[in-house]
Amino acid sequence: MEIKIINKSAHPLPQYETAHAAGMDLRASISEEIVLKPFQRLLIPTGLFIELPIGFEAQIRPRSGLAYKHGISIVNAPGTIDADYRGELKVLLINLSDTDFKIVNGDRIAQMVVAKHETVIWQAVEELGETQRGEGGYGHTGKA
Ligand SMILES: O=c1ccn([C@H]2C[C@H](O)[C@@H](COP(=O)(O)OP(=O)(O)OP(=O)(O)O)O2)c(=O)[nH]1
Ligand SMILES: [Mg+2]
Repeated sequence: MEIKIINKSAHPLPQYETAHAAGMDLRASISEEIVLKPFQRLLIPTGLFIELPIGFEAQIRPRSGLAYKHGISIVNAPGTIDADYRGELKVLLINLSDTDFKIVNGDRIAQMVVAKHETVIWQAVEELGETQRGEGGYGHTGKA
């Protein structure tokens, strides 16, 4: 599927790293190196602007390698890119480690998954259909 994109970064377009990958890595597009201090959060620009088809969203997700090795995550994971958004894609990183984390221009800081979504029309009712689970949740199953 083709999706319109404007690339104002100095980097190649995001790409799938393997044949059947779901995510494309996003790179930081920054003029100076950034140091993310422990528990600091920062909105990192990517230099990318996209026009998703109606009925699609993009999700900005953490990279597991950065999370495992450096405690780098995304505050609002998964970030939601709406089909009608025309601004720059940005990544809200947070450093959950106890050491500084350095980001340089071009670093792969997150991954993006494009997905279909439904648009709901509510049908307001007084009662919902009965189920075996009912209102049970939060570890409800398996309890004596
Ligand atoms: O990680 C993110 C999350 C969002 N956005 C952009 C695209 C999205 O369409 C827009 C709004 O995001 P969201 O709905 O999550 O934020 P909000 O706090 O609800 O703001 P708004 O009132 O503008 O919807 O910001 C990003 O670039 N990166
Ligand atoms: Mg919103």
